[in-house]
Amino acid sequence: MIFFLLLTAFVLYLFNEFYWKRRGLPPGPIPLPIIGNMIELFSYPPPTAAYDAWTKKFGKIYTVWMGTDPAVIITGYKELKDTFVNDGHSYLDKMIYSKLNTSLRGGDYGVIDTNGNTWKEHRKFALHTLRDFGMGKEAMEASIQLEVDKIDEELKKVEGKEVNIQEHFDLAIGNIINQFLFGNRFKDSSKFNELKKLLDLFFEVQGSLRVYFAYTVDFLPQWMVELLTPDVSRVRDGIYQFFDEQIEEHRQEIDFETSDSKDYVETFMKEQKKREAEGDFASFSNEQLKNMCFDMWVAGMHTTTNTMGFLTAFALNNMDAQRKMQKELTEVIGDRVVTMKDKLNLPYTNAFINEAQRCANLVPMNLPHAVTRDVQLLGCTIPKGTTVIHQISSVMSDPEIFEEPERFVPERYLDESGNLKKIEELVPFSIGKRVCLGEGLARMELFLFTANSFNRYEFNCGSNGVPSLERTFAFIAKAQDYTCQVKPRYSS
Ligand code: HEM
Repeated sequence: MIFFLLLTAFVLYLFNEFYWKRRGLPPGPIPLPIIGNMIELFSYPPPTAAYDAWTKKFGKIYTVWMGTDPAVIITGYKELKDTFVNDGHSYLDKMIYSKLNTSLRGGDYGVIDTNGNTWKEHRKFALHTLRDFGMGKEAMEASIQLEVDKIDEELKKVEGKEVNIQEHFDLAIGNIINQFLFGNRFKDSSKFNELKKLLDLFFEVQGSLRVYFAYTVDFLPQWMVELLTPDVSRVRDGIYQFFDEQIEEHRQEIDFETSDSKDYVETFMKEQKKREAEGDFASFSNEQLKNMCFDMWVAGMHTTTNTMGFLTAFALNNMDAQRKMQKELTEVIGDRVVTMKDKLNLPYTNAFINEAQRCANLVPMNLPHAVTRDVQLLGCTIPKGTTVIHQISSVMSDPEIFEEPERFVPERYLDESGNLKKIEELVPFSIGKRVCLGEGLARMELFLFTANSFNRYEFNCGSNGVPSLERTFAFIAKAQDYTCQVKPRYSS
């Protein structure tokens, strides 16, 4: 009798796992109990390979299971436009992993992992502040040009030796974010390296099965989640302590009488004071400020510097393309500094950057969203709150759009007359209402670093030969470590 009951329970369990819970959703790979399809998603090579195979099998929209929850994956450009753009409001929300927010952030704070008013108000505030500090304007350009010059100074010191160029971009891009948030550059690189290491760890564990398992399996209690993710607490303690120190210094020095602010933290504190005077103590809280600093660092640092690391690796793997870019730079610019005013006159350089962003394909999994209401997809009703992931990485490697997508071909973005042409499907900054908040700043950084570095230097392979283009496995892709030789192109 007991055997019969156990057998019936087991059969019912399997029936639920393999059929019942999947009914009414777009088809997809069969999930395992509890962990769903996460083994395929989190084993090497990074998930793009799993997504490509599933797209071939199930079409451009299908369901995978992240632990105990379904996620509808959308991989085609037309499908992404129909959903995330034309019905943007329904696809606006992020999937909030409350357990992660609790252990990392102390609650639902920041802009990346929030919805509703917190997200709306702070996205708008951050965008305004970025604009006030010159995103797309001269002030921000000056801050980037300063870093271009600092890289140049450092490269001159090591002339003739091999360099790890990614480390130079790391510090430069870290300085730009720090300047925007706290109004200063790093006095010495050791503090920066400490922070960078913590962020590296964060992305490494964010891309691991263990951490995803901890946050997505519903029935795990918070204490067990914390036990499974000690590295997340380490990141939190190290990075948030740095923010606390910077914020405290600002609190000591701030002059509330002046209307001008020198950085984001000061702008935030002035708004906080204004709100508190009106009786609103919640929306511009100290926790929110700390978490906004975290979001800017976490979203703005590795994305940009890893793109530069890949871009240089592509230039070393494609010397012809590097030389074409340098020919254009010599003809249009010569030995002077490249500024944003030159951007329109450098089609090949822009095309090179576009192709580097496409091939770097930096976020192999993008950030999971959730539908804000019941929506119809492939004749299925996807209930409000279900995870939806817009696979921009599949779009950028779609052979129907980008012929031979594995090849690095900047010419894709040039018309017959050599003018830059827009390819709508190039979407490294995502698509829809949550499109990257720092796109303007990132584009400016990529252009100024690329154009100036490749105009000033010829990049050649180091003693280990051509850099591998294999990605490291992390939430944000990174090129494998490599060194190269840099040779000045103009005599100074
Ligand atoms: C090459 C550089 C960059 C790339 C490829 C990139 C890419 C992305 C992507 C794919 C998203 C996800 C959008 C979505 O959920 O649909 C995103 C969001 C975001 N990015 Fe970037 N990003 C870059 C640089 C930056 C910079 C420099 C900053 C700020 C300093 C930044 C701040 C953000 C923020 C705050 C979000 C969340 C926006 C929201 O949820 O409303 N990013 N980015």
